[in-house]
Amino acid sequence: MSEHRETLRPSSAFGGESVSSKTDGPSVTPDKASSDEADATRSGPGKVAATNHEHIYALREIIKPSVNVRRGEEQEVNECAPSPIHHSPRIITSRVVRSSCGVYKKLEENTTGTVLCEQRSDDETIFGNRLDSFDSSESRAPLAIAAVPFSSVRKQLECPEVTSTHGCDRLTSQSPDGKQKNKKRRRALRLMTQLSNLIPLKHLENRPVKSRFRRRKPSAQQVMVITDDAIDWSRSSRLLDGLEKSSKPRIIVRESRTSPDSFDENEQIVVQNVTEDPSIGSLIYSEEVVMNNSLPPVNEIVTVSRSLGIYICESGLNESDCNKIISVSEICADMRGGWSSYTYAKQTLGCRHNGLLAFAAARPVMTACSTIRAHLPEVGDESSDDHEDDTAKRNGEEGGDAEGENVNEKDDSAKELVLDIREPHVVKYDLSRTERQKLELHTDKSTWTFLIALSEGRGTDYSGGGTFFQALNSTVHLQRGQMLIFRGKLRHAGVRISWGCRYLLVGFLVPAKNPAP
Ligand SMILES: O=C(O)CCC(=O)C(=O)O
Ligand SMILES: [Fe+2]
Repeated sequence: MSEHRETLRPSSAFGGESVSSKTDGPSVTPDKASSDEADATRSGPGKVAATNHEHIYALREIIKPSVNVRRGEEQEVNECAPSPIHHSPRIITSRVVRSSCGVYKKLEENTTGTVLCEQRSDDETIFGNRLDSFDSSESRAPLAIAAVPFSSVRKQLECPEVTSTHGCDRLTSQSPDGKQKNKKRRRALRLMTQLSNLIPLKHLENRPVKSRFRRRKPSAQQVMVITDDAIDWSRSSRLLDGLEKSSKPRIIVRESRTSPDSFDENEQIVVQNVTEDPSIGSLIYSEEVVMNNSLPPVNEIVTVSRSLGIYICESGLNESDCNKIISVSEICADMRGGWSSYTYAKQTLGCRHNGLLAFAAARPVMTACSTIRAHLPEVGDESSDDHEDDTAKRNGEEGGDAEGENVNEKDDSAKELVLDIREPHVVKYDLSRTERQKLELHTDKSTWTFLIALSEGRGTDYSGGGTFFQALNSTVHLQRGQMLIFRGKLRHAGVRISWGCRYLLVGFLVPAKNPAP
């Protein structure tokens, strides 16, 4: 992930850590406000004064505040019903933020969806009992590489003629020219035939796992194409071109004892002989696929700060999904001989260079892209109204930082936002080295950044952590599966973890280089 250094570079003020020699597009600000707010007893110029520092916890379940609850507001908190993600992927809110001084304040009234914000100054003191019971080996589900519904493949196979059936008409609808349509159709059918030679049709049928494996020749390698509904393959002619031109179909081959389309978390999966087409990740996350992405956006978005452009929503991932992505990341890291690091040791794994991870992360990433493309330009346009929260106002006036100004400016190309060519990637914080426990204050070279929490935090799988925003003077803590979306210009940091491992799925959205006509 060396390319990421251009996007995320430390400043020389980040004492002791080496700095990338690249000069284009420095995106990390020089004034270091500490990302160590967990151990922030210090204060002074450029540093975070712990006492003024707020924590915003986006919690799905209501945790009854234990101290300093004002009358009336306690009522409001307790009235909210818990809603674990497994049942209903909603964020619950009392629309109350408790600052570190124990003072509650209302979130913006215009919030859509719900979020409960609570301050916890020391995670372990509240959730410490969970620390003992945590076992990282248990928490990690065995590998399941994405869902393999084969739906788009199946649609094509079942629909040899171009009809209005979903999935078939789309293939050709983009081309006004009849010949072109036929050419594309033939190409698609050839591709599908090619694929069907590789994917025994029995995989497409809904048969119990056992009978399927009984049919398998002993020691025969199971060949499968791992795909996901997140990608509307049929709408991307470039994808089909790429597939057809390839001397071998772009497939991921793996040996597995599991069903391709159902995942039993208790089943141990041996991953061997994984061969990847290195360009698969780039195809999956190409501009074209992102722009034609058919996955619906998330419509309930919680506003943390309208003025700055900080939002939280669900990504649609549940605990098991998150664990799968973590597992795939670790497997990819093992295969590559470790996590790649930024110069300053941010541990990352690029989805584009790891085909398995590319597939595993496709759905949440495409959801994030749809959500940002569908909603945030609009939300951003509204943000010049007077709904600014006090903290934002205060910081905007005092700081005058580049990211504080112009954060609301209208971005005409917003509808054409796509993933940066190096994106998405997974970030891992662990305790192995001091510099791997945090990410210094920086800006991202993106219009919008999304971070999807793959870990739970609050002492469950890690303690500390969170995303600190300088202009908000707050650290935002997500629960597993939640997504934080913010403007890349905002100066932010990954706060030091004090225990465990913290994983994030991250993507930078930038204006498309080849906007759709
Ligand atoms: O750890 C975090 O919350 C921030 C991560 C981040 O800023 C990044 O990966 O660019
Ligand atoms: Fe960042």
